[in-house]
Amino acid sequence: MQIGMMGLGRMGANMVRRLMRDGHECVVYDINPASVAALVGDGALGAASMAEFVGKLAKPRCVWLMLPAAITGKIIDQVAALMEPGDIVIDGGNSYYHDAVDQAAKLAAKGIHLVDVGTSGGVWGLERGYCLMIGGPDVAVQHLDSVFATLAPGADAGAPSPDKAAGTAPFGYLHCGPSGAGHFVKMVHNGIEYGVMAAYAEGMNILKSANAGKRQRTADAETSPLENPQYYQFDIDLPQVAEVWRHGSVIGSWLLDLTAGALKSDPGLAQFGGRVSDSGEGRWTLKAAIDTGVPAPVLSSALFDRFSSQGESEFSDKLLSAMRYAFGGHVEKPKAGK
Ligand SMILES: O=C(CO)[C@H](O)[C@H](O)COP(=O)(O)O
Repeated sequence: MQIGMMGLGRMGANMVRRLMRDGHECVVYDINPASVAALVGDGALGAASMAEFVGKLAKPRCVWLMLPAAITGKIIDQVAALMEPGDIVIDGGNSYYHDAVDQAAKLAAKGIHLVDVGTSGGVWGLERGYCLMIGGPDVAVQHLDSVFATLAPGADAGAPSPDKAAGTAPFGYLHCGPSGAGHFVKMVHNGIEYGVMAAYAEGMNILKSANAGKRQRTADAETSPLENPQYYQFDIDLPQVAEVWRHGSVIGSWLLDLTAGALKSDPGLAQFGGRVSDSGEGRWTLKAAIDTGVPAPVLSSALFDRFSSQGESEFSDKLLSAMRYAFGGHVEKPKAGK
């Protein structure tokens, strides 16, 4: 079928390529003309303005947006102003689900459907496919089924193909509920992502310190005494451990695959400074947990750890030292070398 894609960054452009590879017709638009030109070179129909883009779409028009959350609402308003009842806007970015609920109500008043699609797959999606978490009215979601089927990974290679009548989840896409439900599920997915990532990172860091007893013989002995140095004499090969865990262990996952790849190519992770950014979904997940009174200690710890990595605990850490000094005259020890 025909689909319009606006926002041709790493995700949007590769989604267009995957759609065209499966025979869909794609009309594309981006504020960067070079991004449009690249996909026109691959067979898409390009547009130089939003009006031209919408004008090139057959009715009912289907416009898929892959934009940063901060500008998505504004662009939905602009594109919807050019659309008609029965048309469909699809938001595939990491937008806040509250915005999807509110936008859907606004568009519904004009007869336009909003379908929110949490899209996971990152830069690997072109080849692996994208896991799609979908919210929106049945009629619009059903209309887009062939697009979702193409973008999603599909049935596992080699496994017997599941019966679609029993649901689309085994194919990698799921209609989760009305508008907002897709972004809600994707938000929690990303909250979980923080926790899983933190678990691997913390575990690997403990393994990295398994030789701390050896370091005791050096300068650190005075600054951070280790009670039983004989138990910490292991030089663990982290890339190899990550690799072996990928084969048959309980904690195998795609994130572990990526972790193993990163450690293999750069065991000291020299290209990273360790300031871990966050784009909002972890914060929103915790807001939902607080609103609904659901405990989420792992996810909150992982989020707050990111804030610390961004330097946000520096003042509170200094204040802790100030209090220790004030009540007991305790002075800070120099940082232990690793
Ligand atoms: O949707 C994604 C993966 O599924 C995002 O790319 C990822 O979650 C990045 O988020 P953050 O910047 O908060 O780490």
